[in-house]
Amino acid sequence: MTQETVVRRSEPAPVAPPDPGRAVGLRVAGVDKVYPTRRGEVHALSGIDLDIGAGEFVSLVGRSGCGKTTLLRVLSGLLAPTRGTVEAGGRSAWVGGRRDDAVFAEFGLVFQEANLFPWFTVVDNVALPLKLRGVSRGDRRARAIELCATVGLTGFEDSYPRELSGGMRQRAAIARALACDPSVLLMDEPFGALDAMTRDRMNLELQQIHAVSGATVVFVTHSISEAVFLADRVVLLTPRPGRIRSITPVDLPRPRAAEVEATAGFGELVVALRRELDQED
Ligand SMILES: Nc1ncnc2c1ncn2[C@@H]1O[C@H](COP(=O)(O)OP(=O)(O)OP(=O)(O)O)[C@@H](O)[C@H]1O
Repeated sequence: MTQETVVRRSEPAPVAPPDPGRAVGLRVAGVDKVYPTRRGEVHALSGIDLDIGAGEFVSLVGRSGCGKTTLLRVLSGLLAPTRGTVEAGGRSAWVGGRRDDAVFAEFGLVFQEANLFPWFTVVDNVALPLKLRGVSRGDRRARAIELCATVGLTGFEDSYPRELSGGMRQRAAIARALACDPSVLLMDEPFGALDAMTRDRMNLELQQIHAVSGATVVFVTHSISEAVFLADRVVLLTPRPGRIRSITPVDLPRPRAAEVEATAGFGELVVALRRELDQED
């Protein structure tokens, strides 16, 4: 059995001011993605235009198959758009299907599966991106230990992934994504496989990590309430082809405690977004 390490709390602790110099904004213009398949073309994204501010937290929601993962993969440099451009901090990231690797090297990625190396300890997993960049052993261990503390894994630095719970493994994956001080953090359903209580706790912690790191975050989720809780804006995609249906600002004050979900303002946003989704039926 493993145990969660982070103290339960309903009030987020105060956070250090973010480093505004590091984050960059993203500009997506006219992005289409067409997958050629044996049964014809699948228009996964069509005419996506989206500006995301430096340090902003944007949630992507929508029905299964509406193109959330496709858009995130385009933003992370893993998938070339069929048409359109992506800029990060004013630099071209994707133009005409060509990518600038240097731009994407500054991004951190977190997926639904933690994808840790089972034969490495937590600290070695977290430090791996630093090792790949040639950071000295001592420096990368010190930084990885610091990041373990940021994500609530102090005391588990020398554990192996199999000795951690699902939530702890995701924390390690987030710490690894933060290792290179990313300007942009792209997260594809990072808490989708976790139980509801752990997920709530991870949402509180992610809010704090976002505030401390100052990174721009794009977060894919199936959960409307998770999207609203975390985001500055919620982008709702609609399928066949994947288009932006609406962009909803979330003006709830930060830091947000778990209790915000019981407020009228939160409830109204969730209901309005659910209604929009239902209209697609
Ligand atoms: N590699 C691929 N080849 C062909 N079609 C694909 C491929 N990947 C995704 N698609 C199609 O593109 C569309 C968008 O898929 P995508 O995975 O981006 O949606 P999603 O909103 O992330 O879905 P989910 O919420 O179920 O994860 C779907 O119709 C899907 O079938």
